[in-house]
Amino acid sequence: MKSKIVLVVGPSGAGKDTLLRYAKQRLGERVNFVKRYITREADANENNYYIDEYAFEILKHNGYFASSWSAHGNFYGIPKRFIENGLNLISISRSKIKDFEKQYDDVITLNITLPKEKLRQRLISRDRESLEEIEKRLNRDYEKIECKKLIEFDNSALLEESKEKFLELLERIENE
Ligand SMILES: Nc1ncnc2c1ncn2[C@@H]1O[C@H](COP(=O)(O)OP(=O)(O)OP(=O)(O)O)[C@@H](O)[C@H]1O
Repeated sequence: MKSKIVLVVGPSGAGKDTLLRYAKQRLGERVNFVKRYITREADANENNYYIDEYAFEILKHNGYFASSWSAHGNFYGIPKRFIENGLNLISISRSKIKDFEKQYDDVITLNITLPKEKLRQRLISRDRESLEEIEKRLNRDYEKIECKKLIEFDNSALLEESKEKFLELLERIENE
C-alpha cells in the first residue's frame, strides 16, 4: 500500500482539532494521525514528543524531518519516518504544504473553512484568546492556497452533522 497524505489546514477556530479528534476516535488505527517533535513539553491532551533544541538542530541538519518550522519560540518537526503506508493525516500551517508535495506523490490539502462571522462566534465561545487577539486572527489575510490538490470542507453545519460529513470525506479519500 502506498502512502497518502492529507494536510489539514484552515484558519484558527475553523474546527481542525475538533474534527481530527473525532476522526481519531472513530477511525483509530485505520489512519495515521502523524505526531510531531516539539521543543517544549507536550500539553496533557497532546500526543506529541518532546525534544531539546540541540537534538532538534542535529536531526534537522541530518534531514530527519519531512517538514519543520518555528512558532512562538519553539521548534516543531515531523519526522519522515512517521509517515506510514495508507492514509496519513497531518494538521499543519499552509506555508508547509510544499515541503510534503516535493517529497511525496500523493498529497491532498484539506482546507477547513467557515464564513468570517461564524468563525468570530466560535472563537468567542471557545474563549481561549482575548477579543483583541480574536480580531487579529480574523483580520489575517488568507491568500489563495497554492497546492496540487485541494479539497474544501465547510464546517458551518452543526457539530454532529459536520463530524459525520468529515468522516465520510476521509473515508472517500481513503478509498479513492
Ligand atoms: N461544526 C461545529 N459546530 C459548532 N462548533 C464547532 C464546530 N466545529 C468546531 N466547533 C467549535 O469551534 C471552536 C474552534 O474549534 P477548534 O479549536 O477545533 O479549531 P482549530 O481550527 O483547531 O483552531 P486552532 O487552529 O486555533 O487550534 C471550538 O470551541 C469547537 O468546539
